[in-house]
Amino acid sequence: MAARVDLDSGSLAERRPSGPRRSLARLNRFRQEPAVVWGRQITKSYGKLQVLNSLNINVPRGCIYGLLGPSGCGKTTLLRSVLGRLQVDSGHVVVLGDKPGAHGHKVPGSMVGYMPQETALFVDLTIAETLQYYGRLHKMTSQLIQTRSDFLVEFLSLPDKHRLVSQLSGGQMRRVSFCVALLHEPELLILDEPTVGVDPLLRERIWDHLINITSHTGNQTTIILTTHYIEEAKQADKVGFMRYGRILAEEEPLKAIERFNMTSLENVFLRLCEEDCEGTLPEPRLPRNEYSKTSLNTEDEDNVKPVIDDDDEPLLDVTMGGDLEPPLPAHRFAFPIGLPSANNIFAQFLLFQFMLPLVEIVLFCLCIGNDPFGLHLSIVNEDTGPLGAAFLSHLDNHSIDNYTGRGCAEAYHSVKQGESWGVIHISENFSTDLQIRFLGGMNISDSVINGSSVKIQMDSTNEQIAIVLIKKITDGFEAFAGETLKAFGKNPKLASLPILMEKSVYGNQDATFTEFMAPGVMISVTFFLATGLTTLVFVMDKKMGLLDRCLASGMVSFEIMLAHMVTQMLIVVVQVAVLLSVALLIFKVPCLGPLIWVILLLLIQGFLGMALGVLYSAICSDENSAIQLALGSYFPLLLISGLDITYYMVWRGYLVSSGWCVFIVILGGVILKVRE
Ligand SMILES: Nc1ncnc2c1ncn2[C@@H]1O[C@H](COP(=O)(O)OP(=O)(O)OP(=O)(O)O)[C@@H](O)[C@H]1O
Repeated sequence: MAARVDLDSGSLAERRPSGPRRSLARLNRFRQEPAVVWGRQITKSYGKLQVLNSLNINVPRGCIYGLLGPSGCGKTTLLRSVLGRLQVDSGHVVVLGDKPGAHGHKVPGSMVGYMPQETALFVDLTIAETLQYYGRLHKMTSQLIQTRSDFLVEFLSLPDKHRLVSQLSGGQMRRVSFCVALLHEPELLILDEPTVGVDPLLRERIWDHLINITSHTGNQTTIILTTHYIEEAKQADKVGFMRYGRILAEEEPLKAIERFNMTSLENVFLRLCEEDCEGTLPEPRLPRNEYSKTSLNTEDEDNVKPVIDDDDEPLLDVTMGGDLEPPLPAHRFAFPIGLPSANNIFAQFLLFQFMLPLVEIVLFCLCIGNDPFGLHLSIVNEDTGPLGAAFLSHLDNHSIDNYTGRGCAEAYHSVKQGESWGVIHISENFSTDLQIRFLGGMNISDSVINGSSVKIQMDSTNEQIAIVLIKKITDGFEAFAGETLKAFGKNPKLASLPILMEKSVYGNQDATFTEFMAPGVMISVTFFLATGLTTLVFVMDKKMGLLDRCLASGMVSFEIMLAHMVTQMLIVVVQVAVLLSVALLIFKVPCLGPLIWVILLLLIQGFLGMALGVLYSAICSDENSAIQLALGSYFPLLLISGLDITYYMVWRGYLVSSGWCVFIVILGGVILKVRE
């Protein structure tokens, strides 16, 4: 009994005599227990890098299994294979009597609790919301979630559960992550470095708790954990020493220390590594209750059965495809945004998602959408008569600042210097020559034509501004010429060009720049915001381990994708409502046709952007590549958008957009599934 005490006297064991410490009976018990995790000849490579190399593992029920090994030896890869999150290249993995990740599987699902190495938390949720979200995912009742949350928050010395995760320290976040894994009291707990960043006292309590939950005889928990604090693994029931993708030895820690006559597990590990290098390390002993060796070589994994040793009791209750209970339904649906607190609604939703399109449309209408005004023109009026000044008084004061009296060379220089957009030169005989031009007979000389012409030299580097200015000047001249002709007793309409612009079939000849640009801007804002936000949300989920955790909880990638899409669709609907309200009601952008088509078009474009975001995030593993992809595809998309090679009727645009939307979502889903 109490084998630990003599090992590290004065250590944890002595200080907790009544605690659930190891006893010989407990240690022996594991030899009788069926395997919860059983793996044989597991190999796994990433490209040319072989990470798991004919690895064998055996984790009995109710055991705490410490997986020890240097960084990069493949511990996380092994845990992810056990979870069914990675497909092994060869070998067999059986978890809770089932092949992980197989159709109708138990694992991943609610029978496992997974704490990944990354924090893997939604930082904009509070601790309580986080636990509620995962509790709902595991179909726990609100009451149970509440009770378990209260216990775990107190037990792990977490701060007020209404604190945002983003406001927690790194160690506190890891403890919340630990809470999430423990919350639903799973049969199998897989903890990737649960005690990192935890102070020694709390670490001790965590170990006590782990030992406690593995000691219950009823719903007994089995735990696999990795730790960098190698000595704390003495408290495990069994440790697996891992190196270069292989388990060198699996043994009870105290026995290992005894066998090698060492003082610490670290020294045992060093000795094992030396023996491994020298090639003197015997193959790890496999338990007698081994799976059929012949079936290990078979391709048909469903035929793998435990072999029961002669007169022994059957030790493994693992039978694949046989008399297992039907697996728990893997389908559950929860929104990644959980139940946001008031803080979050303001921070994330209102401010970012909804305010952004609002700010963009307002800025566009105020700054870009208006006709340009306050543009400088250098005016050189040398006219000795009154008509030059009369013409200048007809120029739009909002658009043109007079820049008079400096001579043509200086005016030209001012345009060169970028101080004004052009020169208007009126020569000294302008009034006389214009009078002759308007009132004279048939023979008007070239010098009169020249003298009565206003000369303009523009800076045409900005075509849009040049067009606006020329239009203002010609409009001004027509108005001035009409009045002058009238004063001379002529028909003022003679001032107009002999071209009559009838009412436009579509659109409005006098449309402002805002009216022209607003539809395109609204579509772009809806489309690209949806693309950007969906891409980032999804990629960050992946990067932060949230996707992994949700998948380990039994959600399938399609459900996660659907949850994100539903959330994003709601956001798109609100964004469209905000955009249209601002543009139509505040800035009076006209909507000449039925409003429903405008709404529909914007919604489809938003959904299409969202679908593209799903596709990008399925392809990319980190936010940098996602942003590069989104930016890189901006212009190609802009150029091919609306391209319909068969027929160009407008309604087809709706169908083409909807078709793309469905296609891209399916493609994104398939890629996500393949890359899982
Ligand atoms: N997705 C991946 N693609 C390519 N290589 C990978 C991938 N994931 C892990 N690796 C590599 O596989 C090896 C084992 O990684 P793994 O994360 O399993 O190690 P580990 O033992 O858990 O390390 P640590 O203790 O530092 O967490 C490492 O060399 C790592 O670079």
